[in-house]
Amino acid sequence: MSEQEGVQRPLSGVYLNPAAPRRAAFAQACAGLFTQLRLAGDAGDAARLLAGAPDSLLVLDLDGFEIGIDLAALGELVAARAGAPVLVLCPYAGARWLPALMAYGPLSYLIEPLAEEALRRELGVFLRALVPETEAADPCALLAVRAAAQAALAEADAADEADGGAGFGERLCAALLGWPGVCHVSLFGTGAGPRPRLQARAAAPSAAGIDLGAIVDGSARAAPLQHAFPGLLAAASGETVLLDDPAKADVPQLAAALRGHGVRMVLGLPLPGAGPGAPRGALCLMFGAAQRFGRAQLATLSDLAQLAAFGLRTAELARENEALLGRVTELATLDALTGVANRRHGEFLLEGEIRRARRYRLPLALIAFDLDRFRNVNDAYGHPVGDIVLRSVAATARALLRSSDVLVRSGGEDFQVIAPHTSAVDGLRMAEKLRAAIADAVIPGCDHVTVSLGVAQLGETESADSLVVRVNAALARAKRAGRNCVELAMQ
Ligand SMILES: Nc1nc2c(ncn2[C@@H]2O[C@H](COP(=O)(O)OP(=O)(O)OP(=O)(O)O)[C@@H](O)[C@H]2O)c(=O)[nH]1
Repeated sequence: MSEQEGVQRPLSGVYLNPAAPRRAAFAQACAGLFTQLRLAGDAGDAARLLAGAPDSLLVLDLDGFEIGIDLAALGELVAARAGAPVLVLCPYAGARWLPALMAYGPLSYLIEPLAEEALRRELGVFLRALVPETEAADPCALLAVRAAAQAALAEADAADEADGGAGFGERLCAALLGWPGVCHVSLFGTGAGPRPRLQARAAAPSAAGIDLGAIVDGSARAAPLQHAFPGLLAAASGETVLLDDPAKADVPQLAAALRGHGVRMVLGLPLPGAGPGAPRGALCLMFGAAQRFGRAQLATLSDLAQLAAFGLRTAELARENEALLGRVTELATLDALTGVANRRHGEFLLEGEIRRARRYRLPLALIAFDLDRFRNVNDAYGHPVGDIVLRSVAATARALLRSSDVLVRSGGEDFQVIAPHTSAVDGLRMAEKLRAAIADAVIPGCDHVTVSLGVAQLGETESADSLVVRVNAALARAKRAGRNCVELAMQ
């Protein structure tokens, strides 16, 4: 039979692992697959053995290398192979070593743990095919994913969540759904709290029913699977986690939940933290079929994780900026005591309403009112009660006004109402309603108070200053007329 018919060609092998019992176990399980199998305990041993048999398959088993792994020494071994076959056995929580080793030369890999039987089977399949791992994924598809992810990043600082649009996380997840074979994408971030939270997700129809809440949210009791879920493991440890078979997580419930939705492989990619030892979350990609990544794919995935971290931070900054800007605007435009527009902002708004009234040929009324004998209130009850009175009067007036009207505190106990689309007659009605409501209002700790009011309608060519002078003159007449009444301004 020929090789094309699937018969393994005779091949010697060099197996490298630091633990003697593990070397012995490998030899017992797989020696029969090789014409000759030699065992090495470190990179130097392996290099010597390979020098004598350069065509051998190098099996680099990374299990047990966790502490103090010398990637450079292992990488030199890979580089020295000059294209001869290399198979890396990689623990699923050590997948970040793969791109590092791939930088030295081509290699294939299997994700651990593999039971003896499965290891023999997978190794047999590998030896029959024996081609170095190719850059399997379609480069156009990867480019498209990158471009979509970059477009999501470009809009990360847009304040779109407020107006109902998808946020950066949703856009990024949707972009990554374009990665070949991906059926579900989720993004976890630590945000303000210590534990990573699900920030966004996107799913193909086949995986839309995956209940991530049941897997990852809530208390450990409510979600017993969270310690095994690659997305959360990656976020918590800062390590790439690649489960090429859900069963390898050794949590039957998780494996069943994923398999039930057609998930065969899960990749957890940590997002680089803002500082050392500060993971900020993870991207979690679920695949409908197990697949091998080449150097280009792993490099692209790592770029995408960087981009996700950057985008999350940008979106966070945009939200913080917006909140700060809102606060600054509030401080600059609102009166601290009553919460209505302050005098300066009132002047600005009046100018705007005058321009608008002119452009659309609509009437505009200005009402000015002032508390009657407020000095007596302060004297009788004290300033703090006086403040309560001012707040109460503002609240009573605001409750009566339309949303298009603007209430302004124009001085200590002086207020104005800018009333667009309102004639002198309507303004008089409004003023009378204000007067009656304020006179009737019950104010805790104080007697009833009254206000005097002036009303003016904007003249055809009149300026804001002139309108204010006229309305104040009307208010002064109301005071002279005995207070608690309304006067219309002269033209
Ligand atoms: N409690 C309090 N009082 C204020 C505030 N701003 C101004 N006032 C008081 O408002 C009073 C205004 O007094 P006046 O201008 O004599 O007017 P009035 O006593 O209301 O008399 P008429 O307006 O003529 O009816 C003064 O006692 C000010 O101290 C404030 O923010 N809080």
